Amino acid sequence: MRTSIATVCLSGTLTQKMEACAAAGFDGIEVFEPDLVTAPQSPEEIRALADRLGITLDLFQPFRDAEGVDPATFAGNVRRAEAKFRLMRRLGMDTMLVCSNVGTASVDDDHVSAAQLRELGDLAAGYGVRLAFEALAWGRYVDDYRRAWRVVELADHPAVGVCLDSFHILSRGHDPKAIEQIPGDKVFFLQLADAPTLSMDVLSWSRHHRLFPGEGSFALAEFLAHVLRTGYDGPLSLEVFNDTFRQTDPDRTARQALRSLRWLEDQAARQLGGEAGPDLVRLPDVDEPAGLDFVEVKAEDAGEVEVLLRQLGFTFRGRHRSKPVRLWTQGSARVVCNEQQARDMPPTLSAIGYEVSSTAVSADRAARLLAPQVHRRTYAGEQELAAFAAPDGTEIFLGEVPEGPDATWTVEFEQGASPDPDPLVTHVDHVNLVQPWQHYDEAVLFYSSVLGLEAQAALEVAGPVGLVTSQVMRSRDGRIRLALNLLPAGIEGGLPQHIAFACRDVVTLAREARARGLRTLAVPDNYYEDLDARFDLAPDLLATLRELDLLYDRDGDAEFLHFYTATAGGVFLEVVERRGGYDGYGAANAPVRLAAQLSR
Ligand SMILES: O=C(O)c1ccc(O)c(O)c1
Ligand SMILES: [Mg+2]
Repeated sequence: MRTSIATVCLSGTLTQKMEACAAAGFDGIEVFEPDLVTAPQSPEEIRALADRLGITLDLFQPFRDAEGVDPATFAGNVRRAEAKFRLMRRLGMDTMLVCSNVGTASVDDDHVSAAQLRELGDLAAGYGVRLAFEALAWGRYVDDYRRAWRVVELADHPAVGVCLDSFHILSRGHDPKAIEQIPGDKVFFLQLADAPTLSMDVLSWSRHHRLFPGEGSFALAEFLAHVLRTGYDGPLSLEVFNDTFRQTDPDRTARQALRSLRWLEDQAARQLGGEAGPDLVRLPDVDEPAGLDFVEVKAEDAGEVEVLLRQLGFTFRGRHRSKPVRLWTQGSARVVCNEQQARDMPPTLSAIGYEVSSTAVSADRAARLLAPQVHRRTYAGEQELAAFAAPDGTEIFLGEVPEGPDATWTVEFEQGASPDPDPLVTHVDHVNLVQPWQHYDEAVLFYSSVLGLEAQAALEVAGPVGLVTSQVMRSRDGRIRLALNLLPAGIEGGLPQHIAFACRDVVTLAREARARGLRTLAVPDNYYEDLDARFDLAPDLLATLRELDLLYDRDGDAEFLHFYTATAGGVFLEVVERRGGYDGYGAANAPVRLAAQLSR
């Protein structure tokens, strides 16, 4: 279907916004009036620019406080509206959004609102303009789409229809099912926005915290399916008021926005099944990744991380035959230490390889979701891997699920030892990626749409430098777990990232690692006193935890024991043992870890 986006979603001047929308691949835009009022270009110049960029001007918005008013106020509204209809003619635009009255409404009567919209519709028709009436969630009287539709029905004018905005409907918990009772040709426009679940007044929520589809918690695929069942065939348009997107790179936001629409179209098509029209974007089906192929640490000198790996019992599997790259493995955990093109770089988590059932299909899906491709130098005889950049710059590699116990590419590494046949570490449990504040929401959408991971409920962890928001993206089977940590803005130097390894026996592993010289992250004694108070632990378990700097959590009968290494550059390592099906991450222990990492 045609795609559109409101200029209010982006930062920049009107012309920069238009260029960003066109470059991303949108078909059209909603002109948010304040963007035009503040632009130095004439309406004719804006129209010409849109033509040159190949985008249509789909919706002029908003026209406020139009209906439900006394006759004197309405006379003023008619004059104001006519000025905007003239302006729209100069812009070559035919649809205006009229939002329900917030400021001047004094008559709570659908018949009065309808009569006034009918009169405005008559006037609009003379300019070739249609009016799309939208119920704002905080409208004085009309605050529900069902009431806006009743008013439009009563107005009974060909130039008067409704605008449906998912935010106003879903934020209030209104059932979107009744959308299907509106004839599709009376739905003049559709605005889509997601949002996180928040408990705050709906106006502030709407003006500051809207998100692109797939980044929040609204059931937008179901919502869109209801709208499409009416026969609506106008643009799918994004209207996202968001403080972050208003101040960050508009080109990037526009690409992210288009990705969200492609994802949503595909999701809605799946909802609609056989009913789906041919116009909806379909993405290739992919299974969730079957496992983690490898994690890569990049550094000018990866030695410090390699010491930690050796202490944790990893086996050095050799050097790459043509690159300054070394491989360490234990169980199916593979860590690649890459010193190629890494001048002055401290150890950093730079890439993650995922095992997928078909690299070609997954790569096709990623490309259709506008994931930026990464080009790495490969050498003759080496496996070609599809690679994309995640929003934080982490490279995503797609490799086939190995047939044997080891990934096929490990043969490219030479002169190392053979794998340990009976390792304590079995696999990578999770990877923790610190996200810059401006890319966090994009990352949630990226991992869910491109890799098919599911967002778990976000939580906030208090650290000495600020609140860190943590959101786990995982596969349904739990084999892939990425913890995205949102860094508070302005932290000098950022926070370290980590790889967590799952092991069969964390106590034995911690003892062996210490015997090999490992320094674990020191845990304060206060923590153990609190732990004992909370869990009433057996004295010898408590003593072991204390002795080895182990952290502990319990959920029903399931237990979680884990420890952290010291930090090497921008990376540290964690070892976890899940007992009895424990499924979390020891969230209560995260503040202890953050404080320990920063205490001197
Ligand atoms: O916040 C507002 O006022 C506003 C304006 C126009 C819209 O379409 C909308 O959804 C909200
Ligand atoms: Mg709206």
